[in-house]
Amino acid sequence: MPSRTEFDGVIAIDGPSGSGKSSVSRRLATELGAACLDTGAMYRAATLAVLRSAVSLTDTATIIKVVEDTGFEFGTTPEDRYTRIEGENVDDAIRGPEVTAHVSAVSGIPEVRRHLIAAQRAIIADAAHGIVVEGRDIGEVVAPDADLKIYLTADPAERAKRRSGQNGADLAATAADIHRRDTADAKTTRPHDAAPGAVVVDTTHLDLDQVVTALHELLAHKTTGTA
Ligand SMILES: Nc1ncnc2c1ncn2[C@@H]1O[C@H](COP(=O)(O)OP(=O)(O)OP(=O)(O)O)[C@@H](O)[C@H]1O
Ligand SMILES: Nc1ccn([C@H]2C[C@H](O)[C@@H](COP(=O)(O)O)O2)c(=O)n1
Repeated sequence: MPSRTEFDGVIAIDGPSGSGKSSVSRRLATELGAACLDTGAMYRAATLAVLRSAVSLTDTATIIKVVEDTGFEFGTTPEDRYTRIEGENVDDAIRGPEVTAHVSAVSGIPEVRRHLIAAQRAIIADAAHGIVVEGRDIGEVVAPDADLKIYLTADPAERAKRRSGQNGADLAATAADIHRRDTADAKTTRPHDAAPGAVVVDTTHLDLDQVVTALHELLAHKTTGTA
């Protein structure tokens, strides 16, 4: 199993909403001494910047300009991840209902994606001690040559239960929201499909520790040829 000092590669973790990507990525990166990039936070930050600019959501040209002209910062230390817009920490705001309701529309604009994917690749290239990158299109588009590609999934009912346990929201409303977002995201990315070469990890009956252990084993198998 690679230790904190040995890993310097790229791990791509994709999957649908609420499958555990953020929790698993942060834990795995911490244990490997690697960086950790939440690309969903990047699309959410872009959406918040657009909503704050009060541009019409049908004015694609201006939306692109807002995203290109805004100063974003994304911290990649797993114990201290942050998202900033023009120096302001927006970690709470980007996870609020307004951003969640509009993020699929903004992330569906091809020029917005091009801009953020270029930023994601620059962050990956800068990671000196390895990086775990999570999102929807990492293994297929952003980092197709990643050392390990994971497709993390779980039954929709289990994902809704976890998410509603996290934020206290009504279970049925949470399930409907997850379904709505996965359906909207499927117009742009493939949240229901594993990238070519990705290992599918179904976490429905696994707790967080078991998932992280499974990923360490897959990484060990990839890097040494033994599980
Ligand atoms: N294997 C697991 N067992 C139990 N709970 C889990 C597991 N994995 C994640 N969780 C919990 O489920 C919730 C959602 O996880 P997380 O935010 O990591 O998902 P995500 O895939 O990043 O979601 P999104 O794409 O919507 O940001 C969190 O409360 C997390 O602690
Ligand atoms: N690589 C990515 C990551 C995220 N998105 C979009 C789709 C999601 O609805 C939204 C927020 O992501 P989350 O915080 O829920 O992981 O961002 C994408 O299109 N591509």
